[in-house]
Amino acid sequence: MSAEGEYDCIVIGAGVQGSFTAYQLAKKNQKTLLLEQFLLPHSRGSSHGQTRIIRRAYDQDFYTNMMEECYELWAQLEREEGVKLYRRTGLLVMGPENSESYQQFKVTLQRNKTPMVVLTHDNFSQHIPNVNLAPGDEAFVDISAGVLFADRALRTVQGQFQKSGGVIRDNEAVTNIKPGPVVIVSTSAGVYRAKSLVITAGPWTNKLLAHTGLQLPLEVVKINVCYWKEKVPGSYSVKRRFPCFLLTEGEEAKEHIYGLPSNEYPGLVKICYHMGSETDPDQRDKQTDRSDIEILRRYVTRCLPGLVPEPAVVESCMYTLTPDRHFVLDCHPAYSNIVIGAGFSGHGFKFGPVIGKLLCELSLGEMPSNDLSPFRIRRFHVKTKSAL
Ligand SMILES: Cc1cc2nc3c(=O)[nH]c(=O)nc-3n(C[C@H](O)[C@H](O)[C@H](O)COP(=O)(O)OP(=O)(O)OC[C@H]3O[C@@H](n4cnc5c(N)ncnc54)[C@H](O)[C@@H]3O)c2cc1C
Ligand SMILES: O=C(O)[C@@H]1CCCC=N1
Repeated sequence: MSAEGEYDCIVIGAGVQGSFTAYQLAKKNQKTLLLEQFLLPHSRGSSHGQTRIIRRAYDQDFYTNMMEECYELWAQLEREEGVKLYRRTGLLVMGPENSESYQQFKVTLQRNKTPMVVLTHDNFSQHIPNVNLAPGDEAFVDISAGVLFADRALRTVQGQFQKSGGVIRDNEAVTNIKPGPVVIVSTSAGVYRAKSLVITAGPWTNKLLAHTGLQLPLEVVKINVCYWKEKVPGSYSVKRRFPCFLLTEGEEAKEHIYGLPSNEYPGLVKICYHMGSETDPDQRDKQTDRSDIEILRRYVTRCLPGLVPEPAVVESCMYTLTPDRHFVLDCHPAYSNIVIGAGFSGHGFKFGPVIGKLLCELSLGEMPSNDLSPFRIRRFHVKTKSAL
């Protein structure tokens, strides 16, 4: 017998953004269904893995400002569940002193009076051993930054959603969406109806939006998630207070290089390049480009002399990029009861609690409690065609 049901809201995609949105909706007593194509937990989207960076250091005020509430909401979730989701490590930000991008990070933090310590070439190695600061580079530390325990966070928020009365149906792919005052969602197992729909499908967003006559300018890229072995075990570890780090750009790299202290895999430091090669999310294992690993190998050799310059473990993940790297948080241009959260461009995890709150507000037709102008669809000038 096929599954059927009527809901106030259906959320498609149980990654970090869909899970937080569903949780917020259920807390507001909305009868909510969260649909996920894979059996949970899974590692085929963008939200898996043990760790993510949380930071206030950004080159735009609106992200730094949003982080105030994010830190509070992460702490609230920790208290509600009695679980540890965040560990403070600080974030070391490095970049050429004459680079606009690096200076933007620094002045944004200064302007927002965010706790930070500026390091000089003279005191750098005393504070940060085992890292070579390139000649001409500057550095500062965003003190409140740290590591989020990503898989644990996802489990926690999905559990809270269920405790609040929400329903998760995993291993159930959405196959069709029929827009209207009551949205009809068909899946591999049944048909559901709801007053509103939230699409948080990560790299699959455009595949789902095709059913609604809309395509967004999203590019999906595969990221090689590399772990590098410490020559002396523990020398870059969270226990020795080694920080997360971000190089805005460098000799080898046009995009950021970022890393997290060794923690989840003892003796291994996670370091990634903030760009990858285009992929179809259903074919990501066929994308075998390793040019990002080459860039990282050269960087590790030059700047992290305590690591073996060959990745010991390579996992994979995907980014869904917008042209300006800002998120999409908006209602569908043709159907106001379809809400879209997409294009998190490789930096959305830390914002999960606030994004969930904002997408919930949009789906209830409430005034969003943050300024959404940087995240609106109209900035792309997309065309829609009727899906009816
Ligand atoms: C290597 C890497 C490192 C990162 N580091 C950081 C970091 O340090 N800090 C940070 O803040 N962010 C970071 N990010 C970014 C962050 O992880 C993502 O922005 C975030 O996970 C995106 O979540 P999402 O819910 O939009 O997408 P996803 O996690 O991909 O969730 C979408 C879900 O929708 C489901 N779905 C899709 N289609 C269907 C369908 N038809 N039917 C049912 N379900 C469907 C998918 O299976 C998936 O589970 C990183 C990302 C990567 C890849
Ligand atoms: O969002 C983050 O903090 C990480 C590190 C910088 C680049 C993207 N993701």
